[in-house]
Amino acid sequence: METILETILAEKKKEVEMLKESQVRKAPVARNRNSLLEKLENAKELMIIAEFKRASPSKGDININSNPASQVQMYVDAGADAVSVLTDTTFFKGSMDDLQVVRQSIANPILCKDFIIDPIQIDVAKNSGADIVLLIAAALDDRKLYNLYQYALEKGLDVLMEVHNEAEAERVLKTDNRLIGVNNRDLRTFEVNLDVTEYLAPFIRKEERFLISESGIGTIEDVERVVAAGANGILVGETFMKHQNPSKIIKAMKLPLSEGFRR
Ligand SMILES: O=P(O)(O)OC[C@@H](O)[C@@H](O)c1c[nH]c2ccccc12
Repeated sequence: METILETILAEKKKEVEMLKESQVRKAPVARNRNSLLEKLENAKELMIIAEFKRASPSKGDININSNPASQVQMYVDAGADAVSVLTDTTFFKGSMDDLQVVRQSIANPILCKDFIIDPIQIDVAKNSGADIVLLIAAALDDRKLYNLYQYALEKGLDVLMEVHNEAEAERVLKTDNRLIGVNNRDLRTFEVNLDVTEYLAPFIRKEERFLISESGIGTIEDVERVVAAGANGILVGETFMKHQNPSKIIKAMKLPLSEGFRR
């Protein structure tokens, strides 16, 4: 049976063909750097990347009519360091329009959260205001991962490389990219388990990369757990989209990092 990741990637191929026909303008090279990496280098506290996520294939509608401008303004006012915007439409009900609205609302680094398989999507992300793009190891072979990584760097973007298991971690650690996301959710089965961060953190931290623990983080206890494992940052969507008063919980999640885990 086809996994959800395979279904999504088949759809992305069609989208990319359409994008190529629509002649997207090439993204201009390097404008203002708005780098999460620079922030991470000096961070004494956990980095919080707060996600704008209307819906997902695993959870259905999460907060379908949320206003992107006010939602992300609230994230930033509460102390979020960066914002992630789910731009996939078919499965997550987001859009590049959402990303553009978010860009107009805040100055913080913005991650374009999508399933990137072709450079043209990086052009679109950059033109829409992204500072960081996601590259998912499970969706790309080594050559594609490397080529897309180089392309994003040439465009002046940071890259978050996402892994879910040891084999994927080994693959991304062969590149010199410093920003590694550990997805606690298996994109093939939707199973979420914070053990994944605990298991993969030593490999990533040993190589002196920054670790962002992604998905399934709901409580302060969860945050304490991934911080103890060695996370430099967290990426949280559903919890912040659903919460009555996300400001309070965002503030509470901004834990100090112990000396040994900073870099
Ligand atoms: O809503 P959550 O469980 O806090 O998860 C956020 C984020 O990690 C998740 O949206 C995500 C992580 N990697 C992805 C790749 C594609 C789509 C979505 C994702």
